Amino acid sequence: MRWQDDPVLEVEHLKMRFGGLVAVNDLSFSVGRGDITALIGPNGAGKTTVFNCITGFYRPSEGMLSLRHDDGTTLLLERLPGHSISWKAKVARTFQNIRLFTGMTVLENLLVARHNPLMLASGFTVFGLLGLPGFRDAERQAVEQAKFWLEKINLIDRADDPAGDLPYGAQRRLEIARAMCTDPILLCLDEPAAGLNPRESHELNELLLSIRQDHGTSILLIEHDMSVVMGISDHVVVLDYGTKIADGTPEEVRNDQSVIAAYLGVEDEEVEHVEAEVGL
Ligand SMILES: Nc1ncnc2c1ncn2[C@@H]1O[C@H](COP(=O)(O)OP(=O)(O)OP(=O)(O)O)[C@@H](O)[C@H]1O
Repeated sequence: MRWQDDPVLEVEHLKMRFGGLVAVNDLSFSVGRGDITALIGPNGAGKTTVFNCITGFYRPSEGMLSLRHDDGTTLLLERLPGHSISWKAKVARTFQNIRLFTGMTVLENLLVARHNPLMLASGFTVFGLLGLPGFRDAERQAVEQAKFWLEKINLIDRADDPAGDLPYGAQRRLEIARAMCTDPILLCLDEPAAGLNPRESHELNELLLSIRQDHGTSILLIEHDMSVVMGISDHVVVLDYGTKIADGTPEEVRNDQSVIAAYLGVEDEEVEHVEAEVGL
């Protein structure tokens, strides 16, 4: 199990309080390097709160979030300022609701992701922006990388169109491509399949599998679509009321009675339907 032998992220005793509400309580789990890990659970279980802690939007009330780079460097995410999480720790994310720059072109949306390396190459001066060869190289690389991702998500023909004109499923893919343009070691996706039709959902699975296989990027995703979760995950972590109720392979989790009862959280008469949905 890679999540035990070679974790890229270890979440230890994470707690997040909002006033009197404990949204996440003493949560520990690991994300294996190169794995696709799904974080699932009923509405309000605390999944997005966990993401917000990992990606620096919230500072946890308690707990440790250790990110291990390939070279052995370990960064404690809970101690990093939010803006360093993408740039220094190399953790990228997408959101439940699409957050593209809809008035900018599809290509520009990807170039924005290279803002930090471009500014570094400019030496943070206007003269750098205008003339430094290092900046021109960085700019060329940014465009090449953007084109690579546009080919990969089948949007190269729409490169100059406003991102807001794309169909919904294409916008979702563009968001993932934008996150990949930051060269993350950990990609966090908050409900990437939400609102997708079955064909788009299948395309998403293919894209995520190829990101893992071709780029070795570790993926942590929150997802309600069980065809995505069970179809592509190596590891599934289940939350209920802010605590972990199951953690294992998709097969282990889908046969876990506490998951069926608590996660699915359905009336008895609905169990059969939901079991069919998760392939039981
Ligand atoms: N900023 C906040 N302030 C107060 N309470 C919050 C805040 N963020 C989340 N919560 C509460 O924390 C609990 C967990 O919410 P969270 O959004 O993490 O759940 P979730 O599992 O992602 O749910 P969903 O599947 O519906 O997106 C909920 O009770 C929610 O109302």
